[in-house]
Amino acid sequence: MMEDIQSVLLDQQQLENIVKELGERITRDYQNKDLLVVGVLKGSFMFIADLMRAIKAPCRVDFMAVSSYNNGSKSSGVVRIIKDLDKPIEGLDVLLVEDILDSGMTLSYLVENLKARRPASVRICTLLDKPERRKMPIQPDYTGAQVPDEFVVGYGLDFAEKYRNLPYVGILKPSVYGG
Ligand SMILES: O=P(O)(O)OC[C@H]1O[C@H](OP(=O)(O)OP(=O)(O)O)[C@H](O)[C@@H]1O
Ligand code: HPA
Ligand SMILES: [Mg+2]
Repeated sequence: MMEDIQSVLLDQQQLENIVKELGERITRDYQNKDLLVVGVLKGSFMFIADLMRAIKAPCRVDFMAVSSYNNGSKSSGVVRIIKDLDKPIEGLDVLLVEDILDSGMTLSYLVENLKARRPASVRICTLLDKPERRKMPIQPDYTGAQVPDEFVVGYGLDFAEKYRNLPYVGILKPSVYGG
């Protein structure tokens, strides 16, 4: 697997530091709130597992799974909910947790969808932000790191469902995805 990685962007120690710092900020900001951490599957699974342990405020967790329609071409902006939240979120302080904010299609849809359910607040925490590729006007409230316009994998992020188990974030060699 290592031979498909061009370079390591964030190693295990850097990821640990990022998660710790985000956890501290979230802990401070959500004192006396009713925090519901919502993970967007599948990419966020490893990040959210570590982030939850770094949040020292009372909180709950739930998950959503979504899929963008890809008719051969790129994401059309139409997002389908594959797995919805288990419970209503009215009055809760929702923190959406993503592995990466890229075009912004997925998160703009999710934020609008969740806001319609009347939560007390909705914020975004993303491990990675790739601002160069943004198509929708959306900004994360908490960002682990900004990444260049390259395809990144590992620590939950996949290419064709592979590489999610890498313990670091790396840039995938363009030859692997035919770039
Ligand atoms: O900002 P965007 O351009 O919408 O891209 C970001 C989204 O795309 C990826 O999910 P993907 O659809 O690959 O599903 P996965 O999490 O199961 O890998 C990633 O995990 C984000 O959810
Ligand atoms: O760079 C990326 N890597 C993996 N999944 C993604 N989804 C959007 N951008 C990316
Ligand atoms: Mg993916």
